[in-house]
Amino acid sequence: MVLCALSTQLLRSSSCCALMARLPTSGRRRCCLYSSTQGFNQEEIRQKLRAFPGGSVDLLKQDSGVAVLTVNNPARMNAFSGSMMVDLEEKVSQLENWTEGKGLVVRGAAETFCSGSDLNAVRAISSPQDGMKMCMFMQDALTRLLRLPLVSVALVEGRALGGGAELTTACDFRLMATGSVIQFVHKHMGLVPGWGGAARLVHIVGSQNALKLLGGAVKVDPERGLDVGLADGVLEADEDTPGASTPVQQAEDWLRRYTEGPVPVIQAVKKVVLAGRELPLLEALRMEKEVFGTVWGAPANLQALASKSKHK
Ligand SMILES: CCC(=O)SCCNC(=O)CCNC(=O)[C@H](O)C(C)(C)COP(=O)(O)OP(=O)(O)OC[C@H]1O[C@@H](n2cnc3c(N)ncnc32)[C@H](O)[C@@H]1OP(=O)(O)O
Repeated sequence: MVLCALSTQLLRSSSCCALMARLPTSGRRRCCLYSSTQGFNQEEIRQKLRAFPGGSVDLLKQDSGVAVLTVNNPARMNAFSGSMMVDLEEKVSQLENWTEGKGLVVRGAAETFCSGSDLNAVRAISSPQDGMKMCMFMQDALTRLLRLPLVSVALVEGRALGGGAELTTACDFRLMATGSVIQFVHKHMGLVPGWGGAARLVHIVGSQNALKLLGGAVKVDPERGLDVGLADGVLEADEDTPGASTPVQQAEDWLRRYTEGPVPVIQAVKKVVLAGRELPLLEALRMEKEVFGTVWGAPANLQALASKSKHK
């Protein structure tokens, strides 16, 4: 059962076997959203993107089971250079194979999130063919980011613009720091989202709100974010208190309520939610059964039964 071949069928109805392959399981080969029939040759695109260097995407995997992914290009407000797109895809691959993972914080360096794609690279690859290739590459990387069997949160400090706003939608949750802004500025650039951000935004805030946010290129501050359902929480600035926790620590604390517990159970929770989010009902139910089978009678379940726990 090879995930790669089957995931090209993403939008089609398929057998139970294919459904299993659609959702990520640790240790499986990584997949591509597109195939060569759609003109997608991942290695060729990687080489093209590497021609636009600068910055990095850094991954810190911690013993707690929570990793921190940092978009790191402060000189350009953490804009994505071509090599950073390749970095991102490689880090997603590493996370797909992280058997001990439970959670992920996605953030930007130097107190700002990400200002989208590097406009210098965009100018240089403005041919429609190359634009489409970059679009497919980023859709693939961000779809796989959202499908990781980890509970993920985007920690938004400063600005998340354009592709940066799209990146926030590839996480399960969004936490906005005081003073931060998420803005789909694409319209002002004569564009629409192309990294999957529009499709994900509709899932998160509904089509009415998505139309308002994209059509008006609205600046979403934390208050508005909570109001439309784009933000799941707000981090208060706490610089004046000595020993106050950093925004990353605050995000990890916030995430803990969802990542506390045994790895197989946390990963199973994410998988059943993902199935419900992405699959038609009958297929989602089958997937839920498969995942249920992996936790029923497993050590965490047996331990809970033996301890006669009460849920007061
Ligand atoms: C997928 C589609 C896309 O993502 S299209 C890209 C959408 N993003 C944008 O259009 C962002 C354009 N940038 C801005 O609006 C401003 O730079 C923002 C981010 C608001 C910051 O403003 P401000 O605080 O005044 O700083 P600044 O403009 O001096 O920027 C500092 C340096 O960073 C650079 N920078 C910023 N964003 C980008 C970007 N997306 N690509 C390339 N470089 C970027 C600026 O050019 C500036 O560089 P320099 O110091 O002048 O060399």
